[in-house]
Amino acid sequence: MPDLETLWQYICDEFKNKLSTISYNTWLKAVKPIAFSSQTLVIEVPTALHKDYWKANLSKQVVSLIADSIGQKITVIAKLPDEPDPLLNNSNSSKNNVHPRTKVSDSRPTFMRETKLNERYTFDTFVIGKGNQMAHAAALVVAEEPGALYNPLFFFGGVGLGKTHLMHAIGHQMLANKPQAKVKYVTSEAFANDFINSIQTKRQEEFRKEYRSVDLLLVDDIQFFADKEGTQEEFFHTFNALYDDKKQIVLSSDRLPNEIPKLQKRLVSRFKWGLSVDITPPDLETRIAILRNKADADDLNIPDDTLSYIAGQIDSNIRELEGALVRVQAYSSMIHLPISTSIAADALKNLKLNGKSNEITISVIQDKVAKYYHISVGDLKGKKRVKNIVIPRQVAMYLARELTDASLPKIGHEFGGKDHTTVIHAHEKISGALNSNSELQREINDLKSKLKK
Ligand SMILES: Nc1ncnc2c1ncn2[C@@H]1O[C@H](COP(=O)(O)OP(=O)(O)OP(=O)(O)O)[C@@H](O)[C@H]1O
Repeated sequence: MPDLETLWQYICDEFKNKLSTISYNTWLKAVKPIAFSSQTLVIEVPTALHKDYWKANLSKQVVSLIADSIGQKITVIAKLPDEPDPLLNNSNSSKNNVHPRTKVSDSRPTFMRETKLNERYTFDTFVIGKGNQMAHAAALVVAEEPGALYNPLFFFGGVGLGKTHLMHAIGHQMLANKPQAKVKYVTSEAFANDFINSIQTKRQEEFRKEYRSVDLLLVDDIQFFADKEGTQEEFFHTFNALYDDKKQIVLSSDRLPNEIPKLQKRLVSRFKWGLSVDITPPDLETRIAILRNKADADDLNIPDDTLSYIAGQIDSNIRELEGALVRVQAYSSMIHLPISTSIAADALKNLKLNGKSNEITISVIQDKVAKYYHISVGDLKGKKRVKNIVIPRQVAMYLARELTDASLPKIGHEFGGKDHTTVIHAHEKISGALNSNSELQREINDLKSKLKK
């Protein structure tokens, strides 16, 4: 009887030959083998969609693989991370985490047809994190098996979180698998314009032929169908024709179909036939990974702590996150200094000040920080080098840089005439420590919220 590790390695080796790299990375690498007893293999999968996919497809294949090789019929159970291990009380089970989750990294974008797919938006450049893992897996399923499992696939979620990127990635992947496939990507507005033009130019037949002969139709931002009665009517027929033909349809919106105002009920119900999957904002780790990828792609040399700093500033929109990196890069080349946390802080200062209270001044910060750490403002401005004063002083300088638009010399001046390099040092010290020191994170957050009240 093989042990868990040997068994899993064997399964992985077999699937490596059977699946494309990207599918292998998504369905096998993202899985942790948990336990193996005489009859049961338990694996942990990251999302409900992985669980479904294993149940519907991969479990059977593993069962027959094992039956062929060791002549034993086993059951495969896929569980989610928060579900209990069904074999937990079974003393025969062996536990091991063989494969850590890794991101998909090896799909090849294909050449561009007249489909207007953005070359940069591939599975290869898409960073997988908690908020988009299920959407990514669903995207891969429809790219590999269009029209079969999730039709339509409906992505919803906030602005700039990767819906368009995933739609293009599906198109690229489908063309990589099947270069003759007809892939069409449009925004809902482009669909509406094409439709209206076709009426004006009396070329409706052509319009219908164009839209109803595709293998994959990707329609972005369908919330803009609201209010467009005629377009909705036409789209309804396009949808039906493609669906009946088992062609894949992928839609995106900033909200669920039933929350889109003035969307016809029959469209809402059709959009719910397949799978709706949301994308939520990325956590800090994912944001750092996205920035790291982008910096590497652009050949930028940026220290890790600077990337974490930038990722810490923008937490809900990846387009803005990328914009922040561009801004930092532009600023550093403008002043001819290499990118550092301090340069990033300067470059992003105005950005961060947007929407923040103007009443936060250096003296208000000093007052709050002194009270918070039970020391005097005089100590903050003074020269004492004891730890219980040095750290609050650095925290206060850090907050002064973060929350006010005062220049470095001005901050130095307000802290008892210190040099601007002392302020830079304090800022770098605190932003570096914030990455690993959760106590300090809590204190800074507390202070920030007190200051913004
Ligand atoms: N997981 C990710 N990995 C790498 N880049 C990402 C990821 N998610 C989003 N991006 C990038 O962020 C930018 C915005 O993404 P995208 O345009 O796909 O967002 P969206 O959800 O379609 O937004 P909107 O609602 O405004 O249409 C793009 O440049 C995209 O490449």
